Parts: sequence; structure tokens; C-alpha cells
Amino acid sequence: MSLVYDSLARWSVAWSPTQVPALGLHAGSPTMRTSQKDFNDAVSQVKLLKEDPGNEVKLKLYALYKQATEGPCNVPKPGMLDFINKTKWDAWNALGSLSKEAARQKYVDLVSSLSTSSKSPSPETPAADRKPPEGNSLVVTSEDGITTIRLNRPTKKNALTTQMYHDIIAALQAASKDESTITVLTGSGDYYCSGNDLTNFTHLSAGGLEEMARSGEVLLRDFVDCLIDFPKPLVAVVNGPAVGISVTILGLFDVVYATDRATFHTPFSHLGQSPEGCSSYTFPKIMGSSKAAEMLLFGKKLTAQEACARGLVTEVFPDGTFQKEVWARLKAYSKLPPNALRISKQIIRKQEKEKLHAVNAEESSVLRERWLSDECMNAIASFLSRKAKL
Ligand SMILES: CCCCCC/C=C/C(=O)SCCNC(=O)CCNC(=O)[C@H](O)C(C)(C)COP(=O)(O)OP(=O)(O)OC[C@H]1O[C@@H](n2cnc3c(N)ncnc32)[C@H](O)[C@@H]1OP(=O)(O)O
Repeated sequence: MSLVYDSLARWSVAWSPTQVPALGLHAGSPTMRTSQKDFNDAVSQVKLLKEDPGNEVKLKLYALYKQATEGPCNVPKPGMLDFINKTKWDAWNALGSLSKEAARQKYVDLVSSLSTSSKSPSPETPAADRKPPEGNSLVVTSEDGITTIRLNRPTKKNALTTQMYHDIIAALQAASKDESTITVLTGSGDYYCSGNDLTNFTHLSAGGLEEMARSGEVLLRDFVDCLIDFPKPLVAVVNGPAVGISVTILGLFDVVYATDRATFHTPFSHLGQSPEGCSSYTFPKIMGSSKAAEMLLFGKKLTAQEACARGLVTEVFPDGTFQKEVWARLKAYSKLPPNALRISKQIIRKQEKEKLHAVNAEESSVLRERWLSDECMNAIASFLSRKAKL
């Protein structure tokens, strides 16, 4: 659970109603006025909701509560780096001069709609309509000489949490020593991976943002080092759209197979960030400097065919037959002599290893600085408050 989630949840329990002036009549119809009791009841009801209504709704509730009890936003805007409080401030401030009475009415209406929608599903609700539980975010299996590392957070488009980076490192280390011939990275559901989980930035320890950025730099560097040093053939089975770091690291894979539904997007400038995964070196080498710049500077999103034409993807398959064709191919390759594959991979990689490690160290260090910049903080705050999407 992310810190934003926790802290938004904490806001809701911290919203104890103080002295709310009586306003008359009932909630519900726009022509009726909300009584203090209706409002107080709604405030109590929020704490009893069975389902988490999500950050966006919690922000609305927060803003309406503040407007209803204190009127228009009257406190100084928090600093750029304090982006959780800034997000709350933005939501309150956005209500402008809405009257306290109107805010109370909107608050009561919103809580009432939540209470209705959070009633337990009837037994007839088809399983397919329910969100699958977020179980193991990474599933590692080994079969037919292939170790598969599967990103398994389909409801979050397989965004990479801090824990997942650690788990992938551990899985790669284990795969480098196991009996398998080939190692595959793929995703569950409709996405391959939506990149770094942007709520990672909100997991602040006592050391604050500086510490978060420092530990992020170390983790990123270890993660990419592990890919640089991986001794066996490493294959990406790109089952859908890929974003951010899941794209940049493709330059370190030996083979990349993609469904024709996949897209490849590196929106670093939009996020106030800079390239990682050795892409500042591998992309210009793979596709030429101007094509690489179009992706890494301007965030041009490539189709699978375009990525294949630029050499980032090895082969594109029709989505309907993607899994069948790719796994049949990989099973055949996995029967090749493992030592020959390992030695050949190592001789290819050997020429570049030192350079790749140096590039990784520099990219990780530059990113640490970027994560502390206003540009980056603003972009993440925008995503978290759902004002921005790619
Ligand atoms: C050790 C640290 C290393 C860090 C290295 C630096 C890495 C950099 C990067 O990877 S930069 C790229 C970061 N990724 C993004 O900016 C993607 C953000 N996501 C989106 O823009 C969209 O979600 C989308 C285009 C991927 C998909 O859009 P859509 O199909 O409309 O789905 P939803 O937006 O409704 O998403 C469903 C659900 O997933 C959550 N989610 C998706 N991506 C991320 C993400 N990257 N981080 C956190 N959460 C993500 C999204 O919030 C929704 O959750 P909800 O249902 O609202 O709870």
C-alpha cells in the first residue's frame, strides 16, 4: 500500500467534524438544504465505507470537507517538494469561492453515492466483473528449460513497485544459477508494464525526499547492473504496451518479441526525468541518434512495427497467435546446448560490459537529482491527483 494511499486514508479518519453550523432540511435533492446532522452523518459514514473509494474520491471529500467547514482555501500553498500536502491544497483551492452550504451539499451527495455503490455485490455478480485480487506481484516459473519472470499486477498495468525491483533482482540471480537455458520477462493482462510505479515516490522514510532519491538511485543501479551481467539468453515477451523503464531496459535483452498491440513509450521529459536502463547509450546505438532522441527526449510513442523497424524489437506477432507462436519458438530454442548459449552471450556482452556499467552509474546519479526537481515533483503530483495521464 502506498504512502499516498495511507496518508489519504489517514486524512479521512482525521476529518473529525467540529462545529458545523446548522443549515436546515435534508440532503439529496438540489432544492433541499443540508442540515448539520446530514453533514455530520455523512462525515461518520465515510469512516464506515467498506471499500476504499480511491485517492481521487478521497481528495474530493477532503476538499469539500475543508470548504464546508472552513470556507475557501485560506492557507499558504505548500512547497513543491511537499507534494502530498500540495495535492490536497490544490484540490481545496480548486473549489474557489464555492459557498460552505453548497460544499456541504456536495459532500453529502458524494458520500451518499459512495455508500450506495459500496454495498456488497450480490451473489449473482459474475466473477469476471470483480477486480482480481492483487496477489503475488511477481510470479516465477520454470518449465521446458525456460525460467519465466512474470509481472503480475494487471490492475496497475504491471507498474513496478520498489518490492518488485528487489524481487526481479532475486529472480534473475536465481535464474542465472538454475537449470534453465533461457530466461523470459513478460507481463500478465493487457499491459506488459507501465514502468516505475509512480507511488514509489511517496514512500518517504524519516530521511525524507533526499533519502528516497538516494535509495532509489542504488536500487535502480543494482537492478540494471543485474541485467547487464545476466549470463544467459534473456528474452522479453512484450504482451502489450510498455512504458518507461520497461522500454529502456529492452536494449539489454538479447531478443525482444512483441505482440502487434504493443507500444513503446518513454515519456521522461513529460515526467521531468531522464533516461535510464542504459538507454542513453543503447538506443542511439540500436536506432541512430536522431531516432533515439525522438523517443528519449520528446517521448514519441512507437508502435510495435516502428520499434521493430528501429531494431528495438526483434519480431512482431499478430496478437491472436502471439502467445502460441512465441512460446513454441522459445521451447525450440531452449533445447539448444546451454553452455554454448551462455558462452556466446558472454562473449557478445563482454565487449560492452564496462561501458554499460559506467553508463548505468551515471544515468542513476543524474536521475537522483531529477527526482528532487520541481519538474519531476509536479509531474508525479499531477499523476497522483489524476490530472495527468500519458
Ligand atoms: C528504483 C526506481 C527506478 C525508477 C526508474 C525510473 C523509471 C521511470 C519510468 O518508468 S517513467 C514511466 C512511469 N510510468 C508512467 O508515467 C505511466 C503512468 N500511467 C499512465 O499514464 C496510465 O496509467 C497508462 C497510460 C499506463 C494506462 O492508462 P489506462 O489504460 O487509462 O489505465 P489507468 O490509468 O486507469 O491505470 C489503471 C490503474 O493502474 C495504475 N497505474 C498505471 N500505471 C501506473 C504507474 N506507472 N504507477 C502507479 N500506478 C499506475 C493507475 O493509477 C490505475 O490505478 P487505479 O485503478 O486508479 O487505482
